[in-house]
Amino acid sequence: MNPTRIKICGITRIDDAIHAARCGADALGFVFYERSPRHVEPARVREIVEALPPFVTTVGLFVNREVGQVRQIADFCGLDVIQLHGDESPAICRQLAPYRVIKALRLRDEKILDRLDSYPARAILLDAYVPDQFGGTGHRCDWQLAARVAREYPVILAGGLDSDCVAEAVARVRPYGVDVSSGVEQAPGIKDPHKVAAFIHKVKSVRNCGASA
Ligand SMILES: O=C(O)c1ccccc1N[C@@H]1O[C@H](COP(=O)(O)O)[C@@H](O)[C@H]1O
Repeated sequence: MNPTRIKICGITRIDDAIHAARCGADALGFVFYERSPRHVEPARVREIVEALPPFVTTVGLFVNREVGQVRQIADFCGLDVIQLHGDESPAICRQLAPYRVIKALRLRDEKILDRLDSYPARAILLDAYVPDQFGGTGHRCDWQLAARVAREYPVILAGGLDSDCVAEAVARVRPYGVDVSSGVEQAPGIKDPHKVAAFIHKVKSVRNCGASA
């Protein structure tokens, strides 16, 4: 049985990053999408990354950015993984090699099952479908459909998770990992230390027999 990996996204402050790492987060996410209330400048992210312990994975979240800009920011900040949360094609994912890519897809209906094979991504992140929004909405996705996807692919479950619902979500979907942003905040971009601790504790206390390495 593998543990469910935990990513805390929308980090903008060193203290929030250190606290999440101490609580046991496997990965921290930084939003480079300028329209997000969690948007953070590369110079700040570099400072945060430099302050982190060595075994915490750092993830840059981008929405429809040009590949060269993604690479430049990721190199500058010292990021480990790229999360593409817009309409990026499979070809764009490939162009980012050797960076490991997480492709986020908004789960609207079963048609998603036909698209999955084309993505050369290390994992598929499933988020809620909300018209005209790319993510960070606090809305849940269809866990039943997500569970079907998770039987075939490494899935990172996202969308409206918090400490109240995450144990049930993991038990039902059996994802490789979970990702949370708004559900552990005091305000957009500002994490609530108690919510972060409670979320991580809940994930670590639930059995996930389906999670693959
Ligand atoms: O956090 C944002 O502002 C954001 C903006 C644009 C695309 C994705 C964004 N966040 C990601 O959305 C999902 C779900 O977030 P939530 O937990 O429902 O708030 C998650 O992967 C965030 O990293």
